[in-house]
Amino acid sequence: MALFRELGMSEQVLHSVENMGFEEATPIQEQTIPKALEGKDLIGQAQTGTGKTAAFGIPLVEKIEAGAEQLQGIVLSPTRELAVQVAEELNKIGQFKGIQTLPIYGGQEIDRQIRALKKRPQIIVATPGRLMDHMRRKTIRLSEIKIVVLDEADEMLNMGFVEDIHTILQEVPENRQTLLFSATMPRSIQNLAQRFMKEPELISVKAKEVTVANIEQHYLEVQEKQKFDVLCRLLDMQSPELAIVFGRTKRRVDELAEGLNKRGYSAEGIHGDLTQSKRDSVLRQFKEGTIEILVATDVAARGLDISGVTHVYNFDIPQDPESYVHRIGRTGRAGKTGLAVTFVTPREIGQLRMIEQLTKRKMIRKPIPTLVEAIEGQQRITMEKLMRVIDEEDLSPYKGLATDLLEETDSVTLLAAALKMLTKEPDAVEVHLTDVAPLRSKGAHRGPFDQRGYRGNDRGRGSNNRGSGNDRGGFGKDRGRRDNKRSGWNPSSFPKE
Ligand SMILES: Nc1ncnc2c1ncn2[C@@H]1O[C@H](COP(=O)(O)OP(=O)(O)OP(=O)(O)O)[C@@H](O)[C@H]1O
Ligand SMILES: [Mg+2]
Repeated sequence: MALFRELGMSEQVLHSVENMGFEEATPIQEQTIPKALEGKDLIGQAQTGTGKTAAFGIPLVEKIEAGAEQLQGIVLSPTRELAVQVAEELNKIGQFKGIQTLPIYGGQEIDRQIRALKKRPQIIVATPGRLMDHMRRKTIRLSEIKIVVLDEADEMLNMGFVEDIHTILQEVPENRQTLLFSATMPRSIQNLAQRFMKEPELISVKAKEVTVANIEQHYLEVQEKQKFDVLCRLLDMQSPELAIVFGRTKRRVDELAEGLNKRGYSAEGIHGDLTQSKRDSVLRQFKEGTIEILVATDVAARGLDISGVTHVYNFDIPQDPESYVHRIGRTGRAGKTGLAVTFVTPREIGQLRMIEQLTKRKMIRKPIPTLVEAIEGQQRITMEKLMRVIDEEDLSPYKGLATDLLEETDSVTLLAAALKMLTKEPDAVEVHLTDVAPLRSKGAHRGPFDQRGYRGNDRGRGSNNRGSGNDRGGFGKDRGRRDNKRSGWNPSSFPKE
């Protein structure tokens, strides 16, 4: 991998990158930064967790004129949490050049954002809905924008967002530079992108597979009714450090989180119906490790960079193959290893094979764990904890008590009782989950579905989508107040070059 110094960066940004602990550039950074610095439009594709944020963030910051008052760069992001995360990374990259980046997203009081905008950030990272709110209020003007980035670009250009992107880009000067990045970039999206880019160069980091090699990918064939008990046994056996469990709908997420807590796991759900403050606190608790399991809908699948996520469980198999790539990419980041386990009911095997076709990687079929294996898993955890206490803790206050007890009971019985007390035994507390609708067959065209048979992204329009609505956009996508006079719009009306 190349050193950042060889990529033509300024001393200030080199200083920032060094400060961030980055020694060498990742392949996507090495291949895109020099070209982006030359001003080229780029479509960058690289596996999850391989540094795409800095790949666009470094040239973006380099292009910004420090000290200039006007807004010069925008990054568009599909979810609120991703907007916040990317803004944090851009502020780190811009810190020694004095470039300020502000996240703009729904769910945060707009007056607070208007006040923050008065401090003249040079870059904003925005979810489209709230950005369009500001555009209507004239609290954000895009007339001086020099560079636009679409992060998770294939998501930003699919049915749910593409109109908004069109509306936003109409306000941005034609002579802008445009960069698109994602771990997945279907051909249809690349074609669509051509319409609003200037001879973009596609830079796809050559990898044997679309997914990250060091993420082990397992699947279990289970009946719907077995899923919850099997999940608990896996958690007991694999004892993840931090785990993300993906469910297909908001209601599923709520029920799973509740059921896991009933069984003694520390879990919280996150999806598009929660208030922003609830989402922030759940994510914070997960990052701090206060909760060990984050139960999420698909919208939390993309981009979130949380170190320490060792396991991803697809409790419900994702609707589309691209979503699978992004979900499991929440583990195995920045070169670490990870384990992804997908539950498949017999009727969903076809969907699994479609995913394997996209990822060019066979998932390994694993047997359903037995109760004994689950108990053994928990016993192993107890032993490890016990040995750690012996190595690390001061036991003197307990030695007298131990001696007294040993006069009454033999040591094996005593220790067995202690082990039983300490071991979380698989709890058979009854947990009932509402069935989710079976996967739609591919290409089902009913109403506002795109070619993948997928309902146009849910806007998180609150609880009317609680049950069946797939929640891809509610988590962060905020429509703001859409002017509903807009006629139906199709991507082909992007300005032709
Ligand atoms: N050159 C580098 N050296 C070391 N770590 C890096 C480097 N570049 C990025 N990272 C770290 O790697 C992790 C993943 O980076 P990032 O979130 O940008 O990945 P990504 O490609 O955008 O992933 P996704 O497709 O999931 O959005 C982050 O913690 C980031 O700080
Ligand atoms: Mg990313």
